[in-house]
Amino acid sequence: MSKGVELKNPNLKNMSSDYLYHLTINVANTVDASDIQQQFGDVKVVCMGGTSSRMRDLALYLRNVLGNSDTSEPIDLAAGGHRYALFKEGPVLLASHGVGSSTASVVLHELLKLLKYAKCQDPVIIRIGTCGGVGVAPGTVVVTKNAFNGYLRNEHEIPILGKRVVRPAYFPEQVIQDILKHGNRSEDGFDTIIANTMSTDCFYEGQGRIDGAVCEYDDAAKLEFLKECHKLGIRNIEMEATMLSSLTLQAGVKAADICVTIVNRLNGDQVEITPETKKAFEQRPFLIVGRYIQGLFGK
Ligand SMILES: O=P(O)(O)O[C@@H]1C[C@H](O)[C@@H](CO)O1
Ligand SMILES: O=c1cc[nH]c(=O)[nH]1
Repeated sequence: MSKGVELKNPNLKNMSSDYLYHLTINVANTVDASDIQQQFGDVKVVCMGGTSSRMRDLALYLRNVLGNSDTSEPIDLAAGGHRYALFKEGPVLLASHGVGSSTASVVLHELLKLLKYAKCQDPVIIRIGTCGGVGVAPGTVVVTKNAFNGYLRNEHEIPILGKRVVRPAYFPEQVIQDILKHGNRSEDGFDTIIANTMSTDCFYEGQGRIDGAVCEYDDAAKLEFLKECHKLGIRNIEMEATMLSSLTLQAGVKAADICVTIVNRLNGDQVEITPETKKAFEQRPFLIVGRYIQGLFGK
């Protein structure tokens, strides 16, 4: 049975209106948000990714998948906020989130509230990103199972009211399997795997790179750390998985994180693939998620 989004925030019911500031969406009447329901009530899937251009490309890609013949430029519904991009393609909402958990969590809070006010039924949120690989060939697509933080703990740690709050960080098995079954076709030419992900707050030192502006360890220490990651079943490193998994678990909304590796960190730190190859790699999660979405809507 499908269900709406019930958020764990008792304060929301005392708010007669709610301005989703970064999305520039005003929910003028939270009790009767029929305008919001009319515009967003059909949303079943929310795709998120770092950049607005990737989300625009994905919107156009999904247009085909959904059998929509529209050729107009996707409209950025959050353009007025100058922070994030928000597109809607039929029952799919697409939002950019910037780099890292702090920027991604801001837009995720607002998206979750939007799903609630719009009375969306049983939505799923999917991050479609890039990442560093740990012992896998560049171009491999990784669907995250457990998300580890930079302390190599399978949890999301966040300071709230001056206290350290620790929350679980994993993605629901059923969603992982539903996505994975659309990967590894003989024609794909790349592997799609399920693995654990390390999610850090820093691209450089936090991910054990030795090429940042500051570095107080050597290559041997870096490799030891990456091998420890590998032993924990970590095959990719990005910057949002712990936050995304923990916040969606708290909100009771299904989610997944599917990222393509653009460097094998056991071989180096620099991302050296050409922009063309990067663009081609970014299409790989599109393909898998496109098939998943096609499966959902039976087209
Ligand atoms: O979805 P993207 O490719 O933006 O995500 C990864 C993780 C960080 O946000 C960023 C670092 O370059 O790329
Ligand atoms: O190495 C990488 C590549 C992409 N994104 C990351 O966070 N790390």
